Amino acid sequence: MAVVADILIVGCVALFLHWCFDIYKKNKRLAHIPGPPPIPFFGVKLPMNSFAIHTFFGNLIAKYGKTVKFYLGTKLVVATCDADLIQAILQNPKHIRKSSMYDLYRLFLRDGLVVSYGEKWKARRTLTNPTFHVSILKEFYTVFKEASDVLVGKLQEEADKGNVINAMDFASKLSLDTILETSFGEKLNIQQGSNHYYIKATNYLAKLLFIKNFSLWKRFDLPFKLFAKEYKEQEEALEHLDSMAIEIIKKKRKKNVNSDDGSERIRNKRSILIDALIEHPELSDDDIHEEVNNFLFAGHETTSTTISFLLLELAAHPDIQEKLYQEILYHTQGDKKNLSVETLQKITYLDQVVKESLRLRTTASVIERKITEDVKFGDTVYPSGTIFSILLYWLHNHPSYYTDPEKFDPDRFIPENQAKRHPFAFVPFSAGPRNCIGQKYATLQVKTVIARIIYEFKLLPVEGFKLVLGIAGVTLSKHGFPIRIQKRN
Ligand code: HEM
Repeated sequence: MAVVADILIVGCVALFLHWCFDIYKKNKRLAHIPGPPPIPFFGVKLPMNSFAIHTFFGNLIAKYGKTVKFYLGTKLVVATCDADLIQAILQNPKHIRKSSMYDLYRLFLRDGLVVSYGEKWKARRTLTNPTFHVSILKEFYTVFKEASDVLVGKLQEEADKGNVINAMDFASKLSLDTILETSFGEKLNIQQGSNHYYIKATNYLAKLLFIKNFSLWKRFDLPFKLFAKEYKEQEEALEHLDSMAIEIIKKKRKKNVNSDDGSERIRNKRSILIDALIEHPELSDDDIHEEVNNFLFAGHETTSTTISFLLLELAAHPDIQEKLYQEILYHTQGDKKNLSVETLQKITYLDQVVKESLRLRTTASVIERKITEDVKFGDTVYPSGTIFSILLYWLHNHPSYYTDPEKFDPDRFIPENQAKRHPFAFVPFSAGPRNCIGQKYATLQVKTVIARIIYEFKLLPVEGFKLVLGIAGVTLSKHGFPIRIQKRN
């Protein structure tokens, strides 16, 4: 017994010394970067849920400044909201590798576009990029407009009943309907039904995976499978996601085989992404499956979150809402039939409002990169292997880039004000080679939906609502997105 105890004590001491030496080596070069002193084995006191994670990053920046170092175990993390450093990382084509945080997403994103790197990422990016080209957006606009009309009908029912609605319940279904129809040629009319299983599954997984990232043991497959109470739910959610992708591919293949002479594809621009994937000679069904998962995931929660936060802000700012309404009226000459891609482009205040919401309530709060070679920045050399947590939310809300950052003020985005700002002080879609492939698509969708809603309804705030933010892939609102709507006369 005594021998076992001795072995255990020696083991623990050895582990502790190894941990100390590892941290010492890493700390040596970055001694001047501030951060919380490392706690043995843990590195940092881990936030326990999506909302604590948001507070955790906020506190770090408030206490230590724009660039902070901390340790996850012995993993060195540099969290930054410094526009210069962010520019140096994002713009450099050498730093396209995502961190191990994204490994957790591999459960369903597998090795698809969002998480892959190197030659595979390049090939997939080259293949899918043209399917989001501006020339195709016009065709997509028809889908956004039809989906917005359905949404307006649904909101009308709620307005008639005088209900408080959670904007996300509506935005989420609309976004899923649009990505399914524009990229995969699938018209599922999700807006017409109750909460779809796919939406429930992605919401669940996004939260779970962020928690796993900050847990010392849940991130490892075996202990998670054996001991975590969430394992069963995770597997069920994954099955739901997979069944959607399998169905899309099956239907598409069937359509192609059934087409007139067997070779002619049923092709229209609304299924351009799935066509590009299916027609690629080197992609297997598994390859296509992973990309379907990637685009459904990346193109659904992001836009619905953006729309929901924007509706919340407009409800809270009646003066801004009224100004936007007047601009929409002016450019459409009071006839909603005149809403078109060209008209939306002319409504500059709409552009400012969308940008200001993306700044204040940044949809992707944190993105990460792992550098695979030393990075020299100023007098500092960040060692290869460092994980950069790029704090987009805190960048967009930092007083050195935005005075009175908590204020919702679309005038920050008039051209004169934009020109004065650091070029990397506003990067809600990231920037550089791994920027968002769907940026223009998402912007047009958000503008179409917002213009349609504001044309028809007045948005009102809900008394007593308190915004508490969290992070689970996208930015979360703990108490939802409650608003009231009134039909305009
Ligand atoms: C307002 C909505 C959106 C926001 C704020 C947004 C934001 C972002 C950000 C910040 C990234 C970089 C992620 C990282 O480096 O970890 C990204 C990547 C990506 N986004 Fe979006 N996104 C939006 C909508 C969309 C849509 C609608 C699609 C597809 C239809 C899409 C597809 C992608 C893909 C595939 C990537 C990975 C690109 C690559 O790594 O090469 N996104 N997005």
